[in-house]
Parts: sequence; C-alpha cells; structure tokens
Amino acid sequence: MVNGYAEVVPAEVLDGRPAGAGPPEQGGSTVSITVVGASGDLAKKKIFPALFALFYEDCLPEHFTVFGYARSKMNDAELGTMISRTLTCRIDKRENCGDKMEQFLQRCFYQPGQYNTEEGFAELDRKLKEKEAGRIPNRLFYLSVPPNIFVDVVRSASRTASSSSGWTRFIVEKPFGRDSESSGELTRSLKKYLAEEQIFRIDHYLGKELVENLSVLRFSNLVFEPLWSRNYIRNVQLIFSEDFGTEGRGGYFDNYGIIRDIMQNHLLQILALFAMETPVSLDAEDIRNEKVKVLRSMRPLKLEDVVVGQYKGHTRGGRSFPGYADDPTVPKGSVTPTFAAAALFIDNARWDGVPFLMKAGKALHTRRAEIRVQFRRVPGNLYRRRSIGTDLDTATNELVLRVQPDEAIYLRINSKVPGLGMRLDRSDLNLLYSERYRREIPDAYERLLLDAVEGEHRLFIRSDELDAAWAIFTPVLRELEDRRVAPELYPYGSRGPVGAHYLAANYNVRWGDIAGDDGSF
Ligand SMILES: NC(=O)C1=CN([C@@H]2O[C@H](COP(=O)(O)OP(=O)(O)OC[C@H]3O[C@@H](n4cnc5c(N)ncnc54)[C@H](OP(=O)(O)O)[C@@H]3O)[C@@H](O)[C@H]2O)C=CC1
Ligand SMILES: O=C1O[C@H](COP(=O)(O)O)[C@@H](O)[C@H](O)[C@H]1O
Repeated sequence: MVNGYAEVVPAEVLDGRPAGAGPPEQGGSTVSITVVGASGDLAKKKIFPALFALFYEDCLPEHFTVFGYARSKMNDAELGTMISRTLTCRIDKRENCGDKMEQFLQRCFYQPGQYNTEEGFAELDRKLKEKEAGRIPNRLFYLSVPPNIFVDVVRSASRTASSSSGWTRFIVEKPFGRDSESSGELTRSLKKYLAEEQIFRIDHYLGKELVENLSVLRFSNLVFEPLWSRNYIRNVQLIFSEDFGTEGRGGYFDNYGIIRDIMQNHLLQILALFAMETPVSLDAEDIRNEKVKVLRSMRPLKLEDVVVGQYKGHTRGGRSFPGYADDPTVPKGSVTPTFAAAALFIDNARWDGVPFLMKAGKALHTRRAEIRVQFRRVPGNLYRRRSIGTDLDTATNELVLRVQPDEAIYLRINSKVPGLGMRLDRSDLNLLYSERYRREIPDAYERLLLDAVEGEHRLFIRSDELDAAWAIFTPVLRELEDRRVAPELYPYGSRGPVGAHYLAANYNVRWGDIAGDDGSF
C-alpha cells in the first residue's frame, strides 16, 4: 500500500474519495491537518510539536496546512503564540530553527466551533477550501478531545468537512471505550460515518523507537528467533513505571484506572508484537492479522492473577507528596488502582505455560518502560560453581529492551573474569542508543502522524484487535469493580505493593527490575 491508495474499501467511502479516482497527480494535492481540541493538553504537549518536527525534517508534503479547532475563543495569531511556546528544535538541528518555526507558524490557522453541531465545521470546510486553492484536497483530523465527544466530532466533521475528491482520515486517541461493550459501541458509532480504513486508532507506544525495533530484532537476527518460544524462554515481563502521580488528570484517571490506561493498550500491544508469529509481509494487514491471532489465543485474565495498588501520601527529605485520594478531582473512597501487576498466558503451541507478567504503576520510585525476557537455565551447567557471589544455575540469561528512558537493548550473559583463574560473573552486551546513534530519537507522535498522512496503518489498532484486547481484560475489570476490591496502598515514590512479588512468586518468577545488580535471583 502506498499512501493509502491501494486499499480495498467500500466504493462510496473509499477513504473519502470517489470510487476509481486513482492516486492524485504528484504535486497536485495538498494535506490539511486539523487538530480538534487544539486548546488542550495533548495538542500543546505532543501534536503541534510533532507536526513542527516533521516540517523541520521536510517530511510533510510541499502543500500542507495545519488548523486548530476547539470551542475556546482564539484567532490565528493567538493560536500561533500558543503553539510557539511549545516548539523546540532537535539538539542536533539548531540551525535556522527560528526561521523554520516562523515558516511553520505561517501555515497554522484556527477555527473556533462547537463539537456537536455542524456550523463550526462548515466554516472550517470553507477555510480549508480557500487554503487548498484548487489542489486535490486530503484531510486529516486528529481527535484530541475527551472520549465522550469523539462521535459528535466524527459525525459533524465527516458530514460537513470531508474531502470532496481526496482522502479523509481521522486519528482517534485512546481510551477506546472502558470495556468490550462500550468499545464495541464506539466502533459501531464511528463506522456509521467512516470506513475502517479512515480510522487511525492511536497507541503512541507503537510509535516508540524500541517498540518498532522489537520486530527487527526478532525477524532479522537469526540468533533470536530460534530461541523465541517456551523451549528457551522462562517468562516475559512488561514493565511500566512513572515517578509522578495523576497530578491534574485525576478526574479522567478515576474513570479508567491503570489497567485500562496502560495495560490493556500499551503493554498488551507490545506483548502482541513480541509474541506474534512471523507475518507474511510487513504490510499493515499482515502484521495486524498476526497480532489478532495471538491476542485471541490469550486467556481472559483471572482475578487471582491480578494485584492492584493505589499510592498514598508520603513525606521524604522534608517534601510531601500527595496521595491519589488527596486529589480533589478524585471521588472520596475511590478504589481505582494506580498500580497493577498481572500474569497473562497465551494458549498456543509457541507460548504454552510461559507467564507473561505485566506491571504498571504511577508515583513509583522511577520512570521506566521495558521488556525483560528471562531465559531458562543451562542444563547441566559446567560452570555453576565458578561464579563470583552468584548462583549461575539460577542467574540465567536475560534480554532487556529498555523502551525509555535511555533506550537500550542489552543481553545479560555469564562471562569469564579476565585473569589466570576461572571465575565467572555477569556482564551485559549492551546496545545503548545514545552511544551508538548520535541523533535525537523522534517522538512517537512524529512517526505516527507521518504514517497517518501517508495512509500507513501498520502502527494503528484495527477494530478486531481492539475487541480481542478488551476480551482479555473486561471480565477481571468487571469483577474488580463489582466487588470493589480494595487496592493495596503503597507510598508515593516507592517500588509499589509487595503483592506484586507474591504474584510473580506464584509462577516462580522474580521481577527483573528489582533483582540484584549481578542479576541474581
Ligand atoms: N494529555 C495526555 O497526555 C494524553 C491524552 N490522551 C487522550 O487525548 C485526548 C485529549 O487529551 P487532553 O488534551 O489531555 O484533553 P483535555 O482535557 O485537555 O481536552 C482537550 C480539549 O477538549 C475540550 N474539552 C475538554 N473537556 C471538554 C468537555 N467536557 N466537553 C467539551 N469539550 C471539552 C477543551 O477545548 P475547548 O474547551 O477549547 O473546546 C480542551 O482544551 C483524550 O482522549 C485523552 O484521553 C491520550 C494519551 C495521553
Ligand atoms: O497513554 C498514556 O501514556 C502516558 C505515558 O506516556 P509516555 O510516552 O510519557 O511514557 C501516561 O502518563 C498516561 O497516563 C497515559 O494515558
């Protein structure tokens, strides 16, 4: 698929273009990107800066326009001022930075309007046409608004501001519902107005460099793929932690909790890429078909395989850190988890019996996201008694993909300590990105926005993937809520509830992120 033109889609909606229109002539087209909810946090923090970075790198088409759309009263100049505060150039690309920002801001415009009526979008359509100036119009809408407004925006924008002869696409932000039912309802509502090919459900973890590299590592290195199964892998750990709480987002968060916020999407997407079979090709549908298969092979998560926690206030070094429940936007007595650990299983031939452990939490001691693969022990290890302070029988190889911060891939091995004796210790074969690659790593939103402009769906979630993902988590979420399971309290800035260790121990696992420096368990 090139630029989204070779897809098989219903004739009338064909990505917003009339059937048989064929690809637009080179140079004869334009792309308009409308950020709906332009006054909001995500737009300021991520979307406008990512669009600028793409512009700086000459990745946007020659003719493009950016529109901000929201209810807030603003004019073009005020939008420009708001955006300019958020723009930065990459450290290695400082030359002409100011000029580039100016050129970018000249392409940014604002249209105020409501989300649930068509007037604002009709006015937007009029302005877009003016900017498109007779070129083939392609339009991308980024829904950066709270989820209860998604369908209103799609209804109004698709009816009044769709492209007449080019493509029209919508990027939809998470959350995609709260459970199987509400997610299904959202999908059905979106599909009243859009074809699946027009919908780009974003999971920004799929745009992270290390997550992209996961498939490259697996499928282009002979040394890994043969080991990638229950025969050699003891367990897989997917770990997410943040060293700050829900500050300012408690109102949103309380309705979702950490399982929906991080596990059901970011960690599960990584798991699917990690565990899928080799796709037929790198085409979006081939990759997504494999992800769906692996997700459908997973057992629904059981309550006994979940531990939940919630952070409480803590004072350290004379500084006080508030508890989750201290947030005035959080309802009194909330049992919403800000931490969860879970053991998941894939019932297929490759992964039968291998625990996939997930751990995600806010207000922990560190900010980190990583995948840890612990291999089985070496049978009949000749060197088991030659180590320095480590039992080599249990200190097995571990492959770590550190998604952030300090992106790295390292393999923990046992190695001989130089000298005349025969002593072994643990060392890392380490690919540290900042040492190997001297360029700044693009933000995930840059890659994903570029893919959406190019019509590439590979890193976006298909509706059947979403259904399969919710099927794994919905029963346990319902049970946690029906029973009002009390979360284990943990101090702000700690390593989280001890229950997570007992859960791992049930499967004979120790969390890799808390094992001794020598890797011993
Ligand atoms: N912020 C983040 O870090 C992340 C956000 N997301 C998702 O991205 C989307 C946008 O997030 P974020 O920018 O934080 O959201 P905001 O709460 O900042 O909302 C974005 C804009 O939507 C409008 N808005 C807010 N609340 C309402 C309401 N109740 N009714 C109508 N309009 C409203 C406001 O614009 P105006 O009043 O001008 O119309 C606001 O500026 C959400 O779906 C969120 O879940 C996903 C990952 C991370
Ligand atoms: O989707 C979300 O992600 C962020 C973490 O993203 P990162 O790229 O900064 O790791 C998280 O803070 C937020 O709660 C969640 O909604």
